[in-house]
Amino acid sequence: MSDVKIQICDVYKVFGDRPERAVELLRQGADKATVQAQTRCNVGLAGVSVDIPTGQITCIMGLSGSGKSTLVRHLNRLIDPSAGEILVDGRDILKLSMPDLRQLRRHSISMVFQGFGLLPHINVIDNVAFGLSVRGEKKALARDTALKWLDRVGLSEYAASYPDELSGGMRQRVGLARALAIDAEVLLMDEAFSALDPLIRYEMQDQLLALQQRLKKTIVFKVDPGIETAL
Ligand SMILES: Nc1ncnc2c1ncn2[C@@H]1O[C@H](COP(=O)(O)OP(=O)(O)OP(=O)(O)O)[C@@H](O)[C@H]1O
Repeated sequence: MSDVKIQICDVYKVFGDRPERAVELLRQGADKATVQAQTRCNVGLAGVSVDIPTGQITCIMGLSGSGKSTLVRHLNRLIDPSAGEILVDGRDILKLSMPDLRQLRRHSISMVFQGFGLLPHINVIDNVAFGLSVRGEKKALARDTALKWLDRVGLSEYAASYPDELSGGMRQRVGLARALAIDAEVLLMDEAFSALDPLIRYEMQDQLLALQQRLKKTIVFKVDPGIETAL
């Protein structure tokens, strides 16, 4: 197994109509304000290169607006770069066909969002089983797997409840169980815990650390500025 799971190579992301010109200016050393003034483009990332190690938690930290979410969202191609390469297991994900990209999202990289992303009209166990059902697994098997993960996050007795019957912290644990149920090697966590109150956030962080030690997932965790983290 390689030591590096994801390589982010000289990635630029510019939002706006003239990304090529904006990247050219950035490569010449222009700053964000100059690029904005000359091209009306908003710079998200400029020349970022990072190796994400296999089987560890990598925290992305920085000031508000420094590009943390933009970076994390490149890793499953929710956002495509204006320039640069992203390799997962040595494979350039920008060159994936649509079926291969779907495969990557359903099997290799899962994501936990701040808003939990739970479907309100289906119960907790079916929310956790959702990703497995989407990729065609049999319902009974998907539910067995979902129950196992609900148990690991301490919520098996809430399997039949609906998301609006749970607290924010419990909903977030359901979101985590859903991401883990897919058994992807990479877990992206984009402000996953920032909506939680501090005590529950610490508890979730502890739980994530314990799970990671057992499961050895590669986790990329966006840390909110101003939020203390135990990770
Ligand atoms: N869809 C978009 N359109 C235009 N500009 C964007 C878009 N998404 C992000 N940006 C810009 O890219 C820059 C980086 O934003 P990003 O959300 O990645 O920062 P962040 O570090 O995650 O911030 P925060 O900690 O406040 O959430 C900011 O200047 C932002 O305005």
